[in-house]
Amino acid sequence: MKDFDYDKLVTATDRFSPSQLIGKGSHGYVYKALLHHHNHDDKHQRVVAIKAPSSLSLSLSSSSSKSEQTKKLENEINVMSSLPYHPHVLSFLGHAEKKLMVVEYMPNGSLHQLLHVSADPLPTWLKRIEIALQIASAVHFLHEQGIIHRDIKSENVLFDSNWEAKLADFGLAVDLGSDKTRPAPAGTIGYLDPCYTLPENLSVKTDVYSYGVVLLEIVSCRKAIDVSRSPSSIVDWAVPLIKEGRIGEICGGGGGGGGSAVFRGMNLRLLRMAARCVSSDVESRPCFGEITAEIVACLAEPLKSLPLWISVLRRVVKLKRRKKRLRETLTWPGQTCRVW
Ligand SMILES: Nc1ncnc2c1ncn2[C@@H]1O[C@H](COP(=O)(O)OP(=O)(O)OP(=O)(O)O)[C@@H](O)[C@H]1O
Repeated sequence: MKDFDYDKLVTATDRFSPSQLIGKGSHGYVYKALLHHHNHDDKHQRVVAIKAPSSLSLSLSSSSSKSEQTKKLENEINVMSSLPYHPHVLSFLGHAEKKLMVVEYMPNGSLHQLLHVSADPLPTWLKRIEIALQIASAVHFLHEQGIIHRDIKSENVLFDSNWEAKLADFGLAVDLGSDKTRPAPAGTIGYLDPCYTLPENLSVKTDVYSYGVVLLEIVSCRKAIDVSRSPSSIVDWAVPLIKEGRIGEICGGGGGGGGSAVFRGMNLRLLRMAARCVSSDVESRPCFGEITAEIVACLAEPLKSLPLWISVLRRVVKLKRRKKRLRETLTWPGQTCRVW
């Protein structure tokens, strides 16, 4: 981790120029910037993302009083700087005076954009399940470090240049080890665990609920809350369908091959697990160790039907050969014979 010079970062964002702005959240603005650094005789350049509290971006002063947004960013810096590297957690590069945060730049947008906004075709079904596994492994890692994210949602899953998913936005994260008092419940409507109504109710299972909503979103391509539909909540819509075994209605609409019979066994397992994640019985929700293991098992599920497909294919080839031989036996010069 690096301590950056405040003024250099402001200059790198072109003094928080709108032309450098790549995203606005509820508490921060994110800018794209090119950082130059010198290592002996070598000059390096790196494209990074710089997050600033929106109040700071507007005032351009490093000495403004601590707003709620600044506190949130400070919390994000404290949590991210304490984390070891993980391939599916956004990499923290440093900060300036705990008022500006430098992280790796993610050029391919968010999971929310990919599922609900982008005009590009959806990724294949298996790639979508791989994304679900990458997010689960990131949250599993956070929980092992004693961190609860509290804001898992598709907007907070970003893609790097290789389309690898990374979990971002640690503004609401709680470090169970160092934060002795539990903060007031917070999160995003649609993803927020309905059982998390009191500070002391916070647990790893709070993240499990939000993850369950993201999993349903990945599988169905439906938004967590969609007021144009009834029921508007993805949980209220999907859970009864899963209980009735009507999984084709959930997976079929999203494209990418999810409705295919080859994936039926896998989808059934995945959706049953998603239903457990969003269960109102907090104790029965799986933990992330179980979730990652189950997704790995689900990914192997289509291979189970491979021997069946191979034997069907062999039969078809045999039948075709037999038909050809029969045709040759029954055909003589100037005459054709139809076998079937
Ligand atoms: N490292 C990054 N690379 C590219 N874009 C990013 C990066 N970090 C954030 N963004 C973009 O900026 C937007 C706002 O970022 P972020 O979600 O971290 O802000 P926030 O204020 O914490 O949001 P929230 O309202 O969820 O609390 C994101 O939706 C994303 O599109």
